[in-house]
Amino acid sequence: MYASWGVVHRWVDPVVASRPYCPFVAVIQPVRGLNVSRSVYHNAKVLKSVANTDTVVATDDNYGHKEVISVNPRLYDYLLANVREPEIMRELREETATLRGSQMQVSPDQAQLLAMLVQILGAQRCIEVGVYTGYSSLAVALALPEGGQIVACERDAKSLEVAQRYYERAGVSNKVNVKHGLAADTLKSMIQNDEGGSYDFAFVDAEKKMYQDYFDLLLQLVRVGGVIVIDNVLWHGKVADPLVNDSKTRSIRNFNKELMDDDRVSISMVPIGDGMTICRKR
Ligand SMILES: C[S@@+](CC[C@H](N)C(=O)[O-])C[C@H]1O[C@@H](n2cnc3c(N)ncnc32)[C@H](O)[C@@H]1O
Repeated sequence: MYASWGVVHRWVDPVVASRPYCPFVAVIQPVRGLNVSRSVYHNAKVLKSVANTDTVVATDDNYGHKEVISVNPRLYDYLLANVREPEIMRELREETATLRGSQMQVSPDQAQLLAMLVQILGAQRCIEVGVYTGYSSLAVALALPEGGQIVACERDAKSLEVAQRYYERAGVSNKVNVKHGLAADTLKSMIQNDEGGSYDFAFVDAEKKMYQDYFDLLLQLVRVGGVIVIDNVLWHGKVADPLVNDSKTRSIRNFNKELMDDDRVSISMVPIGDGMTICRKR
């Protein structure tokens, strides 16, 4: 009860950033109602005395004197040690770590959040845009009830081979409808196929410059009350750096700005992994 909602900051550590399961450092905040000891979270002064000083990044007026912390390697290890990653997902993550592009995979804590959202929603019909070797879609498929389904959109056939092998091994291939091709084309054909408003949950993790297009298409496919989660919304922290203006960063920055003003959805930007925004269709 002593922790407050905290303003959060992103902090990148080269050691952690080089880890296969942690392409980017997550950030956590103390949560109201969380059962944490007063001695640790009561105030920054105490916190500094028991934790690494680099965990506290701000406590000043700018942040309403909230306890603002970032995740350092020790804390992130602790967080990961508290993730319930199924064995089959650990194996997929470890195999993927040997492949090109493995840093694209969501982290175990992100995958667990996706699975949790699917369960909270009682989702039956899901979509993923950007499958790669299947780590996040496997998390969703494992969380789906019997009869549930995820449409998995991916343009790279080689990545899909790995994903399909793991769907088989996990016994969920009956729940995964793989769509090989450009995701926007797949989503458009689903809309033409009268599937609008029939999906509960979608996860977007593909071409960054296409985020607005994916979002607009998915908003047609998801029902009112359904959820769309967008990955990489903090884009390695670059979105907040005015000196960074490459095209991908500008795209994500613009997308975030549009989303802020989009009254078709309620939103929550969560500093987990590389940043995820959870959108609920109104
Ligand atoms: C960040 S990775 C996805 C990671 C995956 N969600 C996971 O956790 O393992 C992005 C994937 O999107 C795919 N992709 C990029 N543009 C695409 C497009 N236009 N249509 C379909 N797939 C696309 C890439 O081939 C890549 O495998």
